[in-house]
Amino acid sequence: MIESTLCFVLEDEQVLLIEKRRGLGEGWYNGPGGKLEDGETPRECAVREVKEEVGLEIPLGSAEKAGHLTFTLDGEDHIETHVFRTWKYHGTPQTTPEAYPEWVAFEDVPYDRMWDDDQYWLPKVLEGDTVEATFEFKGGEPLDEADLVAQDLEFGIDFEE
Ligand SMILES: COc1nc(N)nc2c1ncn2[C@H]1C[C@H](O)[C@@H](COP(=O)(O)OP(=O)(O)OP(=O)(O)O)O1
Repeated sequence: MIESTLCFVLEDEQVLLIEKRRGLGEGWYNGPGGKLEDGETPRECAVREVKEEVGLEIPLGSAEKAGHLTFTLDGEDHIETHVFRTWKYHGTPQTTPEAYPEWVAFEDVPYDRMWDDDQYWLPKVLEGDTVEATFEFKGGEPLDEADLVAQDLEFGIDFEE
């Protein structure tokens, strides 16, 4: 299964989203994130991806685990995503070849321009909750053209780290 991360940078009831410029989910809004590289921990990956995609430095210890999502495609495990959030960063968000960054008020998050699963868990993660969830997609690759057909979510998870 592919292992990946998302990292949501928060400030004053706003979240830093990206409009993805290439790859999986191109054209949609998401948090910065991507696939783990060899030898990397999920937290290290989250911090690296924020730097690569929007140019912000995140102190490693400040990235708090907020979720673990498993996505299945046509009945097979496909991708798992470790979700982090942080209130600490250095720098100013930059446009990069991968992403257009944008600060968005929590109440204005554009769920109609995001992955279908996000509406079920991201509002709670922005509020400070934690989540473990599985989302079932059907329709073959690529995943961003498949349909979300079922979900199973549990909130208030204690991620021991
Ligand atoms: C299926 O539902 C998903 N929902 C959300 N919110 N995010 C998802 C979903 N499926 C995948 N993702 C995220 C998880 C990762 O952050 C990215 C994967 O993006 P990509 O394949 O572009 O990963 P990179 O490592 O950045 O790509 P390169 O290897 O090309 O650099 O999508």
